[in-house]
Amino acid sequence: MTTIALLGAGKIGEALLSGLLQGGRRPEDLLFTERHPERSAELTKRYGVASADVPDAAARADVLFVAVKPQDIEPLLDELAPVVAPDTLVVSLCAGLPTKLFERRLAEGVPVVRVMPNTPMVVGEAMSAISPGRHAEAAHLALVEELLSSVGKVVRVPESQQDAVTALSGSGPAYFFYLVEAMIDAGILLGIPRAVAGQLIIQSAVGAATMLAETGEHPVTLREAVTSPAGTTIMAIRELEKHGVRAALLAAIEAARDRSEELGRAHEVD
Ligand SMILES: NC(=O)C1=CN([C@@H]2O[C@H](COP(=O)(O)OP(=O)(O)OC[C@H]3O[C@@H](n4cnc5c(N)ncnc54)[C@H](OP(=O)(O)O)[C@@H]3O)[C@@H](O)[C@H]2O)C=CC1
Ligand SMILES: O=C(O)[C@@H]1CCC=N1
Repeated sequence: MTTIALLGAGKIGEALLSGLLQGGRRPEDLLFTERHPERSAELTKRYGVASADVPDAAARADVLFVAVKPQDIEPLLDELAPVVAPDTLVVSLCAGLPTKLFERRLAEGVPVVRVMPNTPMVVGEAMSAISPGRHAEAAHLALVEELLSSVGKVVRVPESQQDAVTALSGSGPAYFFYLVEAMIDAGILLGIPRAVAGQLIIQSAVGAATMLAETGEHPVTLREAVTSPAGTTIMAIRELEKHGVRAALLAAIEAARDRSEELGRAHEVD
């Protein structure tokens, strides 16, 4: 059985841990590293998975998922460099960081796969995009695809698209949560109790997402079906257009892409 270690058990590391367990991985085949003892004890209690230090994790695991903030990568690479064997698969979940950074800092030939997942992993609905580094072979990519398929959907993209993917689906759930939050506030404005407004909006979001996923219809077609002539929806759409919501989304996602590129440049390798 493949042993998997999560280096960094914060939000995305825990989401992956929980998702892999829900997807059928055994607790004894998983490990995590965590620098706060209380958090470590809490995770072991919650998931039945043991913690390890970095050298121990590197020695025991076949696959190392790197889930620390991009800003924390350098000290971790210093720790990993002497202990990662060339047959260990390193999978980076870090926004912005190129596979070249890992390849340059780790032993020659270590296979590296760059992944951009997202937090819906906790409910088995992640969207993960994966890209091979220079030494990652088809079998490595297939293994990463298999592992991540147990926590959601997976697409393969060229690494040159990973900063854009990060802005779209990596950060994407936050945009939907933001929208839901604003729509619930609108319910409050209109005098609907918060709990009821939450129920109305969340189920509308679930229904709309399910229609998008299951009908295969274009979002424009689905929106047009809601938009009656001289009805209520078109009045709302006019306000959204007037306030530049579409342009705001384009600019927001472009800014996120730029930030991902900037995080990578902070560790420029060429
Ligand atoms: N959150 C998200 O939606 C997504 C995040 N990502 C990527 O995942 C990575 C993690 O993000 P996220 O989970 O949000 O961040 P968090 O800060 O929640 O988690 C990172 C964890 O790593 C720990 N850590 C840092 N350095 C080390 C180390 N050397 N050894 C062990 N643990 C360490 C941190 O500890 P401490 O608390 O002490 O700092 C923290 O617990 C990032 O690179 C991010 O770009 C990718 C897709 C989506
Ligand atoms: O905000 C971030 O940097 C991370 C990467 C994608 C989602 N969260």
